[in-house]
Amino acid sequence: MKNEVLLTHDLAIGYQNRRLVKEAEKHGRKYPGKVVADNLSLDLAKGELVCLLGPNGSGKSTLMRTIAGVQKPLGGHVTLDGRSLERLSTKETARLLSLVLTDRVMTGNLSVYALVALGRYPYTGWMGKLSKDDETVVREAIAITGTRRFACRHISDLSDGERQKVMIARALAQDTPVILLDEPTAHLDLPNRIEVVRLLKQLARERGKSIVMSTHELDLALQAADRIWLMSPVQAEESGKNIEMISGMPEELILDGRLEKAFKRNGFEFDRESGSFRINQHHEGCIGLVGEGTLAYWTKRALERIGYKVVIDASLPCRIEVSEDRGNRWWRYYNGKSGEPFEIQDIGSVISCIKKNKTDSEIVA
Ligand SMILES: Nc1ncnc2c1ncn2[C@@H]1O[C@H](COP(=O)(O)OP(=O)(O)OP(=O)(O)O)[C@@H](O)[C@H]1O
Repeated sequence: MKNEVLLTHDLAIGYQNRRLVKEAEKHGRKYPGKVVADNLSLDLAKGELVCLLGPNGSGKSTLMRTIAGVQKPLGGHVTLDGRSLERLSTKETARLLSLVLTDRVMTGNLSVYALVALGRYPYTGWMGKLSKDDETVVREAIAITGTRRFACRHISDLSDGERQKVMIARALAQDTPVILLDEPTAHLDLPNRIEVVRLLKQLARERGKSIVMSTHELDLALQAADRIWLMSPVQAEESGKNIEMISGMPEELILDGRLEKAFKRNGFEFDRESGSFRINQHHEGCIGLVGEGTLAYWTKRALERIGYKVVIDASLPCRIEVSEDRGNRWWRYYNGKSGEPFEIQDIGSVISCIKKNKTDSEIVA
């Protein structure tokens, strides 16, 4: 039995339209309006970091808002710490769950400190006066998120990355067991994306926070998440619904092909070895590769980039053998015509040689 802090029971999410009640009844539909996803039975354990993935428009934000109670579910319900969300007051919900949105925050002229301090609102009186303990929590949230050096500045004077960390600090000041973040890495450069994800992982591990973050950063999600919630489009004729929710460990979803299926499109393919999508442009034919390690990996990447399908096969007449010894690198290129290989010592020349061989063959033909 896991220590679940959040559960959804047969949750249906979407956008109700009262004017469509009659039409829904006529067509035997359960809900009037747009159903984004239904039958969602999800769980989130204490100290777990879940990444919510799915293509554009699959319903990630709708799910986040519904779980946070900002948007009403079409059906089913959410329980937080064993209590039904619909029975909780706004203040009670705010003590259990915080929501971090990516949208630019309308903070007027607030300083970073004042904004983070707003996170304490579920605990303060109607005047919003902070106690000594509240101030300690605010300072701690600022320290953990590395935002102390700009704590006195105004929010409007911060970069997107800095502002994002301040919003996480505010959620920490709110001191809730569950934190939901809708695309917290959007607009950030790679070091900041990594820093935010590392911080979230640390909060889950060291402070037992249960975190759900939606993201389009497949690579980061696969590295960081304990579990993935995947909103995967399905053919309507398969089941009559558009989105299927799949939950599993990142490696499970890669190995059984479900991650690949969720994002499947013509023109690119999923590489299960690296866990990333590749542009599919195998218009130059097939080439063999023999060798291992980093050199073989980046040789493969270079060959794919110029349009070859690369197969690990030493018997192909057209192939490349790579080897590396104490910093010296060699490529042996067999062009499939002359038996003798070309000995090459840098990857740029390998690519030029392959392209020249291709052009020469076309001229002869
Ligand atoms: N107010 C609304 N009324 C009706 N439909 C809406 C409304 N807002 C969003 N939708 C629709 O709900 C579906 C899910 O949208 P949502 O924004 O939750 O997707 P998402 O996965 O977060 O997308 P993205 O990755 O692009 O941010 C989409 O088809 C969208 O067009």
